[in-house]
Amino acid sequence: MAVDSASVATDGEAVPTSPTARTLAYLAVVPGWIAAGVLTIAFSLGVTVPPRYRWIPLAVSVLVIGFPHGAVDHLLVARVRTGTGRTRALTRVGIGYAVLGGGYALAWFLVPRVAVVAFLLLTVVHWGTGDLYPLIGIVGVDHLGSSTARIATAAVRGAVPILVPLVAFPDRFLAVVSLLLDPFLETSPAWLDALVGVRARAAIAVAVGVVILVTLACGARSAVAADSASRSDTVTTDTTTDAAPPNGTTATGTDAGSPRPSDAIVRPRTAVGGWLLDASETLLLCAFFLAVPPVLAVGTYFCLWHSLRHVGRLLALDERSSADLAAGRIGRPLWRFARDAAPLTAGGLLVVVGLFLAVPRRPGTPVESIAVYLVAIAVLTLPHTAIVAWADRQQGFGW
Ligand SMILES: CC1=C(/C=C/C(C)=C/C=C/C(C)=C/C=O)C(C)(C)CCC1
Ligand SMILES: [Fe+2]
Repeated sequence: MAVDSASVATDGEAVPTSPTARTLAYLAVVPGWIAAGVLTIAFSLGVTVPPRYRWIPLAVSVLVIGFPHGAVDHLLVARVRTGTGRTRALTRVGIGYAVLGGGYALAWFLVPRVAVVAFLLLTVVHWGTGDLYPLIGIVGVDHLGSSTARIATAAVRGAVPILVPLVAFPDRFLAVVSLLLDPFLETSPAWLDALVGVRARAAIAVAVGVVILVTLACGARSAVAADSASRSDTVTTDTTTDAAPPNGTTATGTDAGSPRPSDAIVRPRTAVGGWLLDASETLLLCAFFLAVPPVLAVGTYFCLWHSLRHVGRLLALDERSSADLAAGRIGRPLWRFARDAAPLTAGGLLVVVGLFLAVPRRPGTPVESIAVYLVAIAVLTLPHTAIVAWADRQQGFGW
């Protein structure tokens, strides 16, 4: 597989080798497909889950995969920039968390309405860009070479988990946003009702639909162009087509004229195959968030889609784990992750407890407590997003 220098971490490859990618796909990508697929089918067939049980995935995420996936940001930094020692990385990451997280925490107390909207936007950005690495690095798609394609795909992947629930389940969306504001405000703001009104929802539905269609159509065009360039066995220098990587920074790519081996479910043989995988995931996510009640859907997505994919990325960057993965072993890498994430997961829990004690209106029920936990996630997600964005740029998965 060709990986040019701009896409390679300081030491080692940004894109995992084929055997590693195959195990990574089973570990980090397939569970999300299964969870989303099974829940979509179950709820489409009329299965119901009592409202309070829908919070289970979010509650579980405190200790399993979800919350811990951000607790290893210092290792991400140290592994992406191999010259940086763990202690130095920890200090830098600690300062970033204190400044950005501290500032944003203050915003929740001072301007909670602004903070909650910022959280939704931040989630769109973070979850959206979070899907670029797995698509390019693990699945190995070829149609996301240009920054326009990456921005559009990130926008689609980020918008679906937040805006589809808003369109499909406005009352529940409203209830959760109010729950997030409850610890800080007496009454929820009136504009929230306007946001979930029929007109706003119709406009959002149309906008999301159009962006998805245009993004997928442009991706298809790039994929077809990449495949025909590959078939014609000539190196294309035509910068007017999206198939040509921008500034030579694509992190993936089928070398013109050298068809690469396919690896079962990953590294599709053709660019069109990669696009099909991307499009199928996008449609699966749309169906999932349309069919499954939002609290259950968002919690499941957070653990088994977003966070698991990020854990996979971290494992691929670790030499020992990557060797284990290449040999088809997943137990030891996962155990290493659990051990690495434990100390700062505990540290993050102190933030949750601190918020609990500091909010003006103390939560009284388990669900209200989970809402405070979500605010803590918001606070920690701002520095986490900044660090992951930095890693994306370093590794060549940025926009
Ligand atoms: C729970 C929930 C919502 C919001 C969840 C958010 C915004 C979660 C963000 C988590 C992050 C950013 C985790 C870190 O990666 C909605 C969509 C308002 C409505 C439905 C239920
Ligand atoms: Fe994340």
